[in-house]
Amino acid sequence: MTMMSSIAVLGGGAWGTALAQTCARAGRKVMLWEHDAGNAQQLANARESLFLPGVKLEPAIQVTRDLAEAARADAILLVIPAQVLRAVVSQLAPLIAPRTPLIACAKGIERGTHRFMTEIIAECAPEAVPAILSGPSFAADVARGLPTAVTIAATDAAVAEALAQAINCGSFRPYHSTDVRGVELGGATKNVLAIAAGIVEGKKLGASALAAMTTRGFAELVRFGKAYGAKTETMMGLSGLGDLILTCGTPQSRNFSFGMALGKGESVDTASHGKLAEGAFTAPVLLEMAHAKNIEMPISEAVAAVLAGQTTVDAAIGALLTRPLKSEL
Ligand SMILES: NC(=O)C1=CN([C@@H]2O[C@H](COP(=O)(O)OP(=O)(O)OC[C@H]3O[C@@H](n4cnc5c(N)ncnc54)[C@H](O)[C@@H]3O)[C@@H](O)[C@H]2O)C=CC1
Ligand SMILES: O=C(CO)COP(=O)(O)O
Repeated sequence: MTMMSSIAVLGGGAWGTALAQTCARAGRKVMLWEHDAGNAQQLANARESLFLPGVKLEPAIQVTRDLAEAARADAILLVIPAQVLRAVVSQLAPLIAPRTPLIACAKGIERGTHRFMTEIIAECAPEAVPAILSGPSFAADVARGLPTAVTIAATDAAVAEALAQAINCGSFRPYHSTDVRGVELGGATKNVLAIAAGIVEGKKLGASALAAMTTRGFAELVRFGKAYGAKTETMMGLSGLGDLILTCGTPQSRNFSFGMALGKGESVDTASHGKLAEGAFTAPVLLEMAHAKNIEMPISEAVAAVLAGQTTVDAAIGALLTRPLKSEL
């Protein structure tokens, strides 16, 4: 693997900005591409993202709206919502050099197709090397340089290791892995479970209920993961259990705070307060995929039903509590 001296980050939202900062601190030349004109202007002029106010871009970050310019980087981080990944990778594909690593940083599964993030990359940019970055990491923490550990996975161990080296900046510590499916599946699933945890908090059901929800949620993540090819060790690691613990425990998570608002009685339409809650997009597709393989996921099912307006929060909680008693394992 060649030395990665330049990195492009596609998406100057909260996470893209934080990752651009990290890459700059790691000594890379960074190109930050933003599609939204207003945010691109803010990034270029005020050196700040509208999605992460108060964080000044490192001097080594160059802002661009020219995808062809970004495409010349040695590796490209895709930091845009899961449901728009296909469109962006399709535009990017003809512009990149063969074997350019494209690292998905979104946590979701594509609606309609049931495709995981790296599957979309493989379909839309067959000459690229797909990879995934995931793990417990709030953009605001990473941008402030607080200690954070994530996982980067690629099917080729040398690629995963080279990518981890390229973006390691001391406080931001990427572990490497070849379990691509395990890493991408954990991040997508935990977002749905974080909504459930937020509902528990919003309804003031107590710390015991929150621990029960998180733990039984993890059991769902593991069942889903085993059926879709994830390694158990990965699900027990940073991108699975680690990220579940993070996002099921604090309103700093947008998925958790979306659930909290639902628990407090806000409507599905307003509960996100204009912020991205990926779990809301993933919930229905997660359920379709669970049904396709007969996987029991009652918590995720309850979240999907609440979001679809098929049940109320109270009825969903009642239904979960009155399920027949069963063996824990
Ligand atoms: N914010 C965080 O702490 C973390 C977020 N993530 C994941 O990263 C992904 C992005 O999240 P954030 O950056 O936080 O979201 P955000 O809402 O802050 O930013 C979204 C970015 O995507 C861009 N975008 C939206 N629609 C687009 C389109 N059609 N074409 C091109 N670009 C488009 C926006 O302009 C913006 O740059 C999500 O999947 C999220 O789960 C992962 C780890 C941490
Ligand atoms: O994935 C995240 C932290 O690891 C960010 O969580 P939210 O998208 O719920 O804010």
